[in-house]
Amino acid sequence: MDKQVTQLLVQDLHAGHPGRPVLHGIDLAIEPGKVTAIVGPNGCGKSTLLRCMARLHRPQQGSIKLGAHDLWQMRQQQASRTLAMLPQSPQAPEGITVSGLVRFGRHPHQGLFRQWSREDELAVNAAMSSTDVSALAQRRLDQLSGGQRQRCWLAMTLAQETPILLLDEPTSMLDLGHQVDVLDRVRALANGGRSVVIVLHDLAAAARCADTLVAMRDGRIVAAGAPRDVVTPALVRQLYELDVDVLSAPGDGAPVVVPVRRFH
Ligand SMILES: Nc1ncnc2c1ncn2[C@@H]1O[C@H](COP(=O)(O)OP(=O)(O)OP(=O)(O)O)[C@@H](O)[C@H]1O
Repeated sequence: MDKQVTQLLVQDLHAGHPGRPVLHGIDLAIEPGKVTAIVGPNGCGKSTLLRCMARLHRPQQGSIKLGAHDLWQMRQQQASRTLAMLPQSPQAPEGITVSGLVRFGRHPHQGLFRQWSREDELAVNAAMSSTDVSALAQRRLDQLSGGQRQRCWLAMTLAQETPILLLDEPTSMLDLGHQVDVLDRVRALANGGRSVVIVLHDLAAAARCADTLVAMRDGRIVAAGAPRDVVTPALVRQLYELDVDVLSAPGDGAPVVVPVRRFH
């Protein structure tokens, strides 16, 4: 599959859990070279949508296409060379070291006739360096802080070097400096031609890094477009039942949401 021109197209997607419908007809085009940020209240279906796009959750209706291919018809190895997902609460084998975890990201590139190579080593080192975990390489994952662990999982996802990245709240445990680093990295990956879908709760961060901001509520997309057009007090009220002012950030003019004080 062409690494640079893979569009991910979601059409009329319905998905859920037994007795609990979650997604009700999602249409979304994920374009190469763009960051798509998904926002919305807890439980609205953001992770379910990402999991469907990563082939971790089978939809009940609708289609997901990767270029001309149906995602669910693809061979597993081809899919994992194309899409990498960072889930919200990933699970690791007990006692694994950081470098052991990040090396897992190279599994889709291994095969009967393709053993560990210099290219794999370079990808692992680059992923660890860009997430600032190189100094932790020999530490056990289960002995790290929450934010350090989250950066290690991100390194594993980046080491996969896929044209499409699906990141579910990759900055939720990070300090401000590392949050900005990760979102800058996301921007750089998109500028280099990758497609990045990122779920974020921080609207200002989402607005700053995304080309397209997708707002979800109750399993439906209620708004999508350039962050400056989408982030309005009316939208924030619709999503979170919250009154806010929307200001322009000094510098790039990205929308910044400030809750209106309820008590004085
Ligand atoms: N394994 C499961 N079994 C049953 N219901 C589930 C399961 N996982 C999620 N749900 C339900 O599906 C709905 C959507 O969950 P999802 O995780 O997609 O929401 P989300 O928008 O990512 O939320 P958050 O912002 O809290 O991460 C929720 O009502 C949730 O309770």
